[in-house]
Amino acid sequence: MKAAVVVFPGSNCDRDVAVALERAMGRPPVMVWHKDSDFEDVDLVVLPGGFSYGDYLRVGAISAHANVMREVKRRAGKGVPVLGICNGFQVLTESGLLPGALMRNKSLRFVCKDVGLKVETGQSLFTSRYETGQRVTFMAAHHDGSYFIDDAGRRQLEDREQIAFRYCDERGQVTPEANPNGSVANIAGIFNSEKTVLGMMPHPERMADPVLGGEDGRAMFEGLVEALS
Ligand SMILES: NC(=O)CC[C@H](N)C(=O)O
Repeated sequence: MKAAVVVFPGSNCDRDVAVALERAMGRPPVMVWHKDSDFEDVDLVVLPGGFSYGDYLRVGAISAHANVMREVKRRAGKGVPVLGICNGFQVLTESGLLPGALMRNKSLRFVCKDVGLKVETGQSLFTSRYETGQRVTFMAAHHDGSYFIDDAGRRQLEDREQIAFRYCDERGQVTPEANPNGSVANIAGIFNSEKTVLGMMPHPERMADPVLGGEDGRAMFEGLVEALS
């Protein structure tokens, strides 16, 4: 399996996700600069976390117009899997590859902590190593993580099983108290309708080694390698 990690000016999780991918794939991913309008054929494109273009204007809005995104959109249209983590999720919504928007956290503060997530479906390229309903711990680190979509859009996501993860408490219950940022219906991550694009606010790559405080994120990368090799 081959993967590409897109690097924007201000990305800061590109190396972390490259390490997690290399460990799972047995080879390093290709690092692609935001100015590149083309890159080699890969089986997976990752948009990493960070503060692309300094989060000026609106998070993800400038990155959505970077050269490289034209090519990412073209490949996503052909069915190449795309994973957007945190800032990458913001770029995916700003690019129109995923519905809804990420708004300022309800607290108006940067949130940086471990969060419980309920896996809403294990039936996808990205979540095949998890059980539906399983509780996992990933890490959240964002100031614009409040996922918004209108009621009709939310219903559509639910009906088409496009919700990947919801914030939950220690017992796996999806409660308002477990929602760290005010996201609609505790939504932490969503798929496109084909489930080939996943955007999520919490960071699986920051829970991919015991030294980082947990390993729940590793299964996502290992599942992708299994599905795409
Ligand atoms: N870790 C991240 O990717 C953060 C994304 C973005 N800079 C925010 O704070 O919302």
